[in-house]
Order: sequence, then C-alpha cells, then structure tokens
Amino acid sequence: MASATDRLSAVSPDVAQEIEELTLRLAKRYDGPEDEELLRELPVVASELPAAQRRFLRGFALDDALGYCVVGGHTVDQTRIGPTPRHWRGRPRPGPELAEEILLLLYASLLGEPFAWKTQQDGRLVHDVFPIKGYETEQLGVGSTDLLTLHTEDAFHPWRADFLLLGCLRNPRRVATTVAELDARLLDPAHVRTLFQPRFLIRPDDSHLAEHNAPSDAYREQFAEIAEMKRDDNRVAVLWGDPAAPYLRIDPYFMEVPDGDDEAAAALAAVGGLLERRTEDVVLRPGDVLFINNHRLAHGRRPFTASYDGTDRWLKRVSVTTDFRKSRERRGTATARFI
Ligand SMILES: O=C(O)CCC(=O)C(=O)O
Ligand SMILES: [Fe+2]
Repeated sequence: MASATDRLSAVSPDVAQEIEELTLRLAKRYDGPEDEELLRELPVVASELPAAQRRFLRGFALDDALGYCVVGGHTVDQTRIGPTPRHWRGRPRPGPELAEEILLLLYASLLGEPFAWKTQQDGRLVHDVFPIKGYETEQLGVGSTDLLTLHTEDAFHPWRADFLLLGCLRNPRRVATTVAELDARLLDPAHVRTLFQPRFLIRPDDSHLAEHNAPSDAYREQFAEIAEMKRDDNRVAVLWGDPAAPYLRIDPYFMEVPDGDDEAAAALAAVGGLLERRTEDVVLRPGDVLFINNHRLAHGRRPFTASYDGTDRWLKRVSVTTDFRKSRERRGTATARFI
C-alpha cells in the first residue's frame, strides 16, 4: 500500500510564489500554449522547478507502480484567470490562465512530450475541463449531472497518453475526481488470463466525434477514421505487461465483447466490478496538479450540478507520451504535436 508521502507532494507558499513568477514571465514571453519556441524550451526551463518535486515525479514515472500522485500548493490567481468560461470555443487565445497552462506543460515535459488530438477540442494542446450547458448527461469532461464512468484516457487508441495531467484552477463545490488502481491479485486467475487476450471490442469515446468539434476540412480524414473506428471490430486486450502487476486499458462504457464470448463478458465484468469497488475520491483544490499513470489508473468524475455562473469547477488537461516516435507517421513534422 502506498503511503501518503508517495502520493502527495506540496510546494511551500514561498516556492509557489517563485513558480508563479516564473510562469507569468513565460506567459509574457510566448504566444500561447502551442508556441513552438515554448514547447522546445520546456524541459530546459523545467529545471527551474524545485528539485524536490522533480525528484518526486521522477520516482513516480520510473517506479511505474502508482496510478496517480498529486503535486499541490501552487497559487492560482482567481482574479487574473477570471470566471469559468461557458465554452472552450471562441475564447481569446491565449486566455488569462496561460501561466497555469504553462505550469502544466512544464510538469508534462518532465515525464515526456505533451501531445494532443486533431479530433478533440478543435485541436488544442491544453484542454479545458469545465461543465458546458447542454452536455450535462454526456460521458465527457464537460458533462456534469451523470457520473463520468471509470476509464483509461483515450483507451481505444493505440497512441493514447502514457501520462495525463489535470491541473485544478478552481473547484469550490469540491467535486471529486474518481481514481481506481488495479490489484490484479484480487482477480480470478482465469479472468486474468482472458483479460490478457485481445477479446474485447473498444470504440472511441464521444469527445472525438466531429459533432463535438468545429467543422474542419483540414481534419476530415481524422474524423472519418474515428467514425470508422466506431464501426470497427477493434479487439484489444484489457491487461498487458507484467503478469504480476499488469497494465490496464479499460473504458467499459465504450466496450463490448463479441457475441457468445461468455468468458470475456465475465472477465470484463469482474475487472470493472473490482475497479468500482476500489474507487476512491480525489478532491482537487486550486493549485493541485493530478498526475495520472494512464496504464495503471482508471479515472472518472462524480456527478454534480453546474451553476454556469462563472464559479464552476475548472481544470486543465494535458496528455503526455513517453514515445513520440510511435505516432511519427501521423505528425507532419518531427516536432508536430497533434495526432
Ligand atoms: O473532471 C475530472 O475530474 C476528470 C475528467 C476526465 O476524465 C478527463 O478530463 O479526462
Ligand atoms: Fe478522463
């Protein structure tokens, strides 16, 4: 069992202020979160983050044992960032929260390379997670009244993130992110064997659909591919890696088993049930950064009622890959970040 010190690290108020000065300086110097120069500099500038937190994250990534950890204590100037927006589309870019986006990117660069999807949030590198009117019951980061069910981020995709960062800007009603790590020793060994086999159908989640993005001719091919994957017979294994402590790839809401494969159905129900029983709440506070090992943790979000008055919960999200090369065929240049 991990102790609290393995999972939590906090910067002191003095250090938080130094970090904010750093990110505000960077926010003045660069055009936005997608500025090529900024992205090139990230790991260089990240050496200015405190050694204690860099060492903490190095352990998290290298030991590859925990599903999540939190680095807290950063300052978020609630006045500067302004009210929680109503939508991510149509906002000024960069927004007043660029310093907070840069902080996430700096941390991301300690773990790998930040990247994003052409088919999500109109191809932005740093995503917004806040409730949007009309999407209440959707299985999306912008949903609210329905439980966002446990999932691996972009579980359907072979190039899904190795790490996912969620940075909290505000969360006044203490809405919890849900987290569940897998202890495969609690599963029937027969189910584990089945889960290691590619017997599970998985489909893209709805955030990648063209209807949730601005109409874009440039990315027609990518949206067509997502539509194809929705129809496809894409069969994957749920578990992989070390049999004693397997990696996990799961999004039960978007998964099925082929007709008649009762073994697969039972194994999927068993692992889904186990994760649900082991689910814990993590209530992020402003200035907390949640680091998710996307091969070890399923995550989601508790239901809540949004007020749409500018005070709603607001997170920022960044995906990180430890192997940029695997998606090279899809990125026009070596430094392009959109798949
Ligand atoms: O809102 C949350 O806490 C998590 C949402 C989520 O699953 C995501 O943004 O990927
Ligand atoms: Fe998620």
